[in-house]
Amino acid sequence: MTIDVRYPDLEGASVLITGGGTGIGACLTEGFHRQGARVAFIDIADRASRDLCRRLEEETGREALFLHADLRDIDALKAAAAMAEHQNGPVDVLVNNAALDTRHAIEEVTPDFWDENQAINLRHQFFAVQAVTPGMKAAGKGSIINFTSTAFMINGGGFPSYTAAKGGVVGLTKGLAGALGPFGIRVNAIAPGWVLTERQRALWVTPDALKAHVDRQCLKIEIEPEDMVGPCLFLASNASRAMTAQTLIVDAGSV
Ligand SMILES: NC(=O)C1=CN([C@@H]2O[C@H](COP(=O)(O)OP(=O)(O)OC[C@H]3O[C@@H](n4cnc5c(N)ncnc54)[C@H](O)[C@@H]3O)[C@@H](O)[C@H]2O)C=CC1
Ligand SMILES: O=C1OC[C@@H](O)[C@H](O)[C@H]1O
Repeated sequence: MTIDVRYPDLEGASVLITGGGTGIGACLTEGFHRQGARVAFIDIADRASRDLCRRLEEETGREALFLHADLRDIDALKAAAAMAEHQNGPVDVLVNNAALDTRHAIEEVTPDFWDENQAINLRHQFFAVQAVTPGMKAAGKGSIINFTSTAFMINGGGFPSYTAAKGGVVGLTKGLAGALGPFGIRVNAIAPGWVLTERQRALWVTPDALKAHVDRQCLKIEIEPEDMVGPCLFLASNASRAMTAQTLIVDAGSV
């Protein structure tokens, strides 16, 4: 699927994406790269991330910057953000995309599991914002996009720590929008429905589960990771300059 849209203000913009090496994140990396943005992305999936960089360079003649860092390690996250700014200039657009949606039964959850799960699904989003806001404040502008999920809106029962974190992302988004709006920085969220990445297809997509999900959607389509790119570019660009503190639901109409 090609994203046939152009936002001229994104050309040359410094964009930092977490979890940009696979899944939805890889489509976002490619989408911003093809707008002419200077993209850096943080991931732990080394091979896939390098393959993505190589393919983009072959196809466009320009490089995207892969930074290996485990987002549960806040010092590593901050070092990666500093490297992105050193290489590409102060971050104009931050996309907090990385997450881990492993299923867990209530009785299996330990305090350590809970903390780890929050660390990869919520905590790093705040600290990535903390890392890039000095540059955004100095520039008097910036756009931050946090990935939440409709899973908590439809009472998804298979991963309570994940849904708690994703509900938290909406609260975080609104609180940050209030704090950063006076500095010209916008903060919005995207809530995808069920997006059929390779990982989803390998782990959880069965004909019955897919049919049940598509049946509840207004649009009878299978949502692809590329479907997240247009909404994310829109929130990043000046096209949405009067929007902040909002959650854009991209779920083919199921909540
Ligand atoms: N795929 C779906 O159906 C849905 C996804 N979402 C949200 O969309 C976003 C992207 O989702 P997917 O592409 O499906 O996720 P994914 O699990 O396929 O990819 C996440 C990326 O983050 C990276 N990552 C994971 N842990 C990391 C860590 N500790 N440090 C650095 N990088 C790490 C992974 O290597 C991977 O590249 C997430 O925030 C997810 O919660 C929301 C609703 C539905
Ligand atoms: O947020 C989500 O919603 C749908 C789930 O199946 C998926 O694993 C998760 O990322």
